[in-house]
Amino acid sequence: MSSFEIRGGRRLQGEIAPQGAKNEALQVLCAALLTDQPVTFSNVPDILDVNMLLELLGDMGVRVTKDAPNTFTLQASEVNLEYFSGQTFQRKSGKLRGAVMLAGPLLARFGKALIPQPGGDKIGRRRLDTHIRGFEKLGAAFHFDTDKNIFSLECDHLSGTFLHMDEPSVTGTANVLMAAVMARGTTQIYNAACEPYLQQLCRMLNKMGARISGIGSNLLTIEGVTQLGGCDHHLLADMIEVGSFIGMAAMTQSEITIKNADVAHLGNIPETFQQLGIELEIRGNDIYIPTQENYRIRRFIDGSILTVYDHPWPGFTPDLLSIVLVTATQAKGTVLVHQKMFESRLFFVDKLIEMGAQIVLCDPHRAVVIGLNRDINLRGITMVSPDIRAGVALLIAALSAEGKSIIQNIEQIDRGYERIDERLNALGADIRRVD
Ligand SMILES: CC(=O)N[C@H]1[C@@H](OP(=O)(O)OP(=O)(O)OC[C@H]2O[C@@H](n3ccc(=O)[nH]c3=O)[C@H](O)[C@@H]2O)O[C@H](CO)[C@@H](O)[C@@H]1O
Ligand SMILES: C=C(OP(=O)(O)O)C(=O)O
Repeated sequence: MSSFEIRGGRRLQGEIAPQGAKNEALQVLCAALLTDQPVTFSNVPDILDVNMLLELLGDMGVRVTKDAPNTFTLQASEVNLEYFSGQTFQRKSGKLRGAVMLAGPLLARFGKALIPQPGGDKIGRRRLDTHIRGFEKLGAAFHFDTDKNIFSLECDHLSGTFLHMDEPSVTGTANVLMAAVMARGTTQIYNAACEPYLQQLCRMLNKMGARISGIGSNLLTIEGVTQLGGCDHHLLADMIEVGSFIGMAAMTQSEITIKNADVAHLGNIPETFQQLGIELEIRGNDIYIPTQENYRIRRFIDGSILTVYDHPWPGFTPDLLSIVLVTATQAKGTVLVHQKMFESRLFFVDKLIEMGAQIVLCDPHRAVVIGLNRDINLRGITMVSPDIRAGVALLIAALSAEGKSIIQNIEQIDRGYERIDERLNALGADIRRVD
């Protein structure tokens, strides 16, 4: 288990470019299974989750070629279906959430798929009903092996249908969509998730020959086609990294320019950080954050305490609430952070409290942060990273804190952030990776 050793209290300065989007990468790489033609991806983040997915695809017979840094060509002309019943597949796919999205394309192209218990962040219950019920409605039969915790799916062919998803699950929508693109007839997915990750997947599938309309809305209409071909696909900037850098700049009183942030696809992320009082300027496709001695949390129009909560897109993404929370610890004012989707994502606040932050954890979903307004600095401590985003929130806290902090289990951070230590050290941070 590796750790970061951080000496805090330094102001950072300079330019940083976000990596390609992790959650988009996990979807679009799986979509390469839908064709026997080559698909080339650029701006692929070099992170543990994506590398593990590439390894899995390679293991199952997909030809994976690294053309340049962050650029890969995948060709699934031969896929070894035997591989899925082996232990290796179960072990490796259990390490990341994204592997669940291998099922949709496999079902569409080969008529069978297995879904072992997926990995990913342990942030609460993460059921797969939306995926399985969607496949079922398209005509697949499923069996759940309760001992092994594996779903097996099979179909002769898939048929278009009207599908009202029980919730707008991000990976669930991607999975069912990828199954539906080659189904017979027309499928409609209502209550579909519409994150930029999904919009990108739809655009890519259309480039491959799919016929999807309603992109960006919660009603997708998919006219089934008999086959798909190759294409080139460029991934968007990782909006969660962009938000993380905004919070980090404010917490560390740094002047930072986030280059090529794909600002047209950030939804309400910039506005949400502005509600915490953070100044930022959109300059073309970049975001400039000036040094700010202090920032004041806004109130609602009626004077009541600001609440920041998660909501399916175009609402505020749950993946940035931990960053909002840590950023608020040094603001002036009070904010209620309400994590509606996941029930175990706020427990890391114990560590922030130990560092000196003023936070009341009301229940597993809600925390009130009373900003210190820099009257008191956070102090460095030793802590363990529980999940990707809490890990980065703790890293931001450590960068702003007085003294030395140690963050253990940084594999959690490496799952989603590319060489974060090197990139932040280039801005003046002092982060050492220790094994
Ligand atoms: C690999 C990947 O892409 N992971 C993302 C994906 O995970 P993932 O696709 O697994 O998450 P889902 O969208 O399925 O839902 C996440 C959780 O939120 C709950 N839920 C969802 C929708 C809703 O309207 N109400 C509700 O309560 C679900 O019951 C579930 O417990 O989407 C999550 C929600 O944006 C993000 O945190 C993850 O980073
Ligand atoms: C929860 C996340 O990831 P995953 O779904 O891959 O666990 C995340 O990216 O914040």
